[in-house]
Amino acid sequence: MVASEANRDILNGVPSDAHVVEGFGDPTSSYIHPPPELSSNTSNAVSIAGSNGVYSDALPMQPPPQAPRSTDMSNAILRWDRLTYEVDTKVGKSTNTRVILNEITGQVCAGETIAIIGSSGAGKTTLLNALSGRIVGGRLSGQVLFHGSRRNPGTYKRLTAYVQQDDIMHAMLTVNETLTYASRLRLPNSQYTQSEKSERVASIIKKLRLEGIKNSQIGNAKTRGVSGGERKRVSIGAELLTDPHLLFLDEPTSGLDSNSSQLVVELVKQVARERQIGAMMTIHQPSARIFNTFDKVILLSQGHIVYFGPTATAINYFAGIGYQCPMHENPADYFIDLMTLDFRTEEALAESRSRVVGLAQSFIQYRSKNELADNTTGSHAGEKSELTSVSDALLVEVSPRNSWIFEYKTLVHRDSTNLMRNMTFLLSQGFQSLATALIVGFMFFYLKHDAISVQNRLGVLYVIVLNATFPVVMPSLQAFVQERDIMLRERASAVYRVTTFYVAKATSFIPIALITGIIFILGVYLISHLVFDAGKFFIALGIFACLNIVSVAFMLLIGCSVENIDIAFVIGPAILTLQLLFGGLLANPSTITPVLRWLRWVNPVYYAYAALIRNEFAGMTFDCSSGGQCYENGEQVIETYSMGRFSIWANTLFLLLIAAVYFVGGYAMLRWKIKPKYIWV
Ligand SMILES: Nc1ncnc2c1ncn2[C@@H]1O[C@H](COP(=O)(O)OP(=O)(O)OP(=O)(O)O)[C@@H](O)[C@H]1O
Repeated sequence: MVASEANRDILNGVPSDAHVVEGFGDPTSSYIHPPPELSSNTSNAVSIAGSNGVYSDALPMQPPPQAPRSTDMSNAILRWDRLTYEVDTKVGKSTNTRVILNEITGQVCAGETIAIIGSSGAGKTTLLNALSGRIVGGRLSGQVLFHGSRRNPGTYKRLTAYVQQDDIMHAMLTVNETLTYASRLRLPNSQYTQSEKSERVASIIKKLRLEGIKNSQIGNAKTRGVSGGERKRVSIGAELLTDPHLLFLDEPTSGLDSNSSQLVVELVKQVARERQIGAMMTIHQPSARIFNTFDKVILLSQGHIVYFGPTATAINYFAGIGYQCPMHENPADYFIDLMTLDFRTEEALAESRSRVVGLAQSFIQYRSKNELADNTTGSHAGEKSELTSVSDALLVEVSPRNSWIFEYKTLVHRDSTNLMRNMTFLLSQGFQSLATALIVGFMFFYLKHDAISVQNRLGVLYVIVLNATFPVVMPSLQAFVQERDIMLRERASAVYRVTTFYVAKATSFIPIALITGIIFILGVYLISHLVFDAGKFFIALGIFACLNIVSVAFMLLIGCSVENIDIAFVIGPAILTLQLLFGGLLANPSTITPVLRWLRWVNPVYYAYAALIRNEFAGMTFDCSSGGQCYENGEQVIETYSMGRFSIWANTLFLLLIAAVYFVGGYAMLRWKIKPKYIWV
C-alpha cells in the first residue's frame, strides 16, 4: 500500500522541503530565514510563527529540497509510532511513574544515517535501546515495525547490529585477528568459505581505513594498543561483517578527538549509503561538521521530540519557531542549549522548562496537523492494520548457525591466542608457582620419618591444598569476568552459543591451572621429600589436579554469578577462606560444633586434604626413639585427624562431583544472566 504524503512526513519528521539551509557549516554563507515572509508569498505555505514556539498553519512552499537520500516509505527499514517508555520510581513509600520517552514517532530508511541528539538524561540511549530491542524493565508501548512487520526478537537481533559505547575486545589480538575471529564466528560456513570470510575481513579493513594498523594489537588500559578511534572502527567493522539491516551505535564518538569522531561518523554514513542499511547513533554535542554529516537528526528533550527531520532544515525549523541560531554558533550546541533545563536558579528553571514545553508542543502541533490530514485519507490506519503480524519471511533470511564443534574450536583458538600473548598473566602464574614451590620446599626441607615430621607433613600437604585454591581462582577470575563481558556483548548479537563459550572457557583455564600446579607440586615433592614413591607422587598429583579443576569450576561459578569484578573479589576470597578454615588442619572435623560440622561435606578442601593425608601417611611408620608423644604409624595420624572416613578414591570422586556441581551451577547462572529480559513492542 502506498503511504500518503502526510504519513510520510509524520514518519520522516519535518519534511525535507520545509526549509532549506544553504552553505550550512560555511561561515561565509547565510542561512535562510523563512518566517514571516514565507506565508506572504506562498499559496499553501506554512509560516512558523512566533517566539512562543507554536506552529501556525499550512505547509511551506520552498525551493527544491536538499532531500535526504531516502524518504520513501517503501525504503523504511524501521518505523516506530508513538513509542512511549515509562518506569516506576520510588519516592519514599509512594511509587511515581516517570515517562522517559513520550510518544516518539519516526522511521529510518535504507541508506540513512540518523543522529539522536539531546542533553544528558534526555532519553537518547533509552530510545536507541528501545529501537534496537535492548530495553530492560519499565513499560514500553507504541509500535515498532521492522520492514513493515512487528519485530521477531530472535531474528531481529541477528539482522541488526549494535555497537556499544565501551569497546570490549580481546586486548592481545591484532585488528586483523579480531575481525578474522569475528568473521569465523559470525558468518555461516554453509554460505561462506574460509577464503570468502578472509576477503570480507580484508574489505572491511579497507573500508574502515584500518590497513595501516591491521597487525597492531587492540590493547587495553595496561597494554598500549590502537587509538580510541581505531578501536571504535574495529568494533563497527565486527558488526558490519554480517551485513546487518540496521546499525545502532551508542555514543560512538565518546572519548574521541574531533578528527577521529568525524572519521567514525563519515565512515558509518558511507557504509550506510553503500550498503543501503539504516544507521542510528546517539551522540553528545557533535561539532558543526559532524552535525552536518547526518542525514537526519532526532532532537530529544526530557523524552519529547523537539525536532525530527533532515539535518539541513533544522536551523530554519527552529528559526521559524523563533529560535534563530546565531551565524557562527555550532547549531548542535545551540539546539542542545535550547533543549536543556537550567537548574541554576528557580527562575531559570521555570523559564527553560516553559521553553522546552513550547519546543515539544511545536513539534506535536506540526505532527498532529499532518496526522489529521492523514486520517482524512484513511491510508495510514489501513496500512498499520496490515502490518502488525510478525514477519516470517525474515526468518528465512537469518543465516544458519555454525556447528557447535566449529564454534568451540574457534573460541578455544581465540582464547588461547589471546592468553598466550598475555605474558604478564602467564609469567606471573609460572613465577608464582616456582617461587612458592621453592619457599615451601625449603621451609619443609627433607622431611624425616620422626615424630616431629608429622606436623610438618600435615603442614606441607595443607600448603599444597591451599596452592590449588587462591592462586588458581583469583587471577583467572579477573580474566574470566572480562571475557564474560565480551561474551555478553557478542551473545546480544547471537554470535555463538552459550555452551560453546562456557566449555571453551573451562578448556582454556584448566590447562594453565594444571601446568602451574605440576610445577609447584613437583618442586615441593622433590625438595621437601614427602613420601618418595612414584605411585604416591602420581596419586598426589591426581588429587591436586582434581582440586585445581574444582577451583576452575568454582571460579566459573563465581564469575558467572556476580555483576562485576569488585563483587567477585569480595565473594570469592570469602568462600575460599571458609573452605580453608574447615579444611581439616586448623580444626579437627570431629570436634567442630554440629551446627557447622556438615560444612565439610560440601568442602572440596576437606576432601582433597583427606585424600592427600591418606596417600601420604598410609603404611608409614615413625621413629619414636627420641621419646615424647609419638605416632607409631601413619594410620594413627589419619585417625587422630579424622581423615579416614573415605578412601582416596572416594574423596577424589567427591571432589569431581563438587567440580561438576560448580560447573553446572556456573552454566545455569550464566544462562540466567543472559536470558533475554528485554521488552518488545
Ligand atoms: N529503567 C530506568 N529506571 C529509571 N530511570 C531510568 C531508566 N531508564 C532510563 N532512566 C532515566 O531516564 C533518563 C534518560 O536516560 P538515558 O540514558 O536515555 O539518557 P541519555 O539522553 O542517553 O543521557 P546521557 O547522554 O547522559 O547518557 C535518565 O534520567 C535516566 O536516569
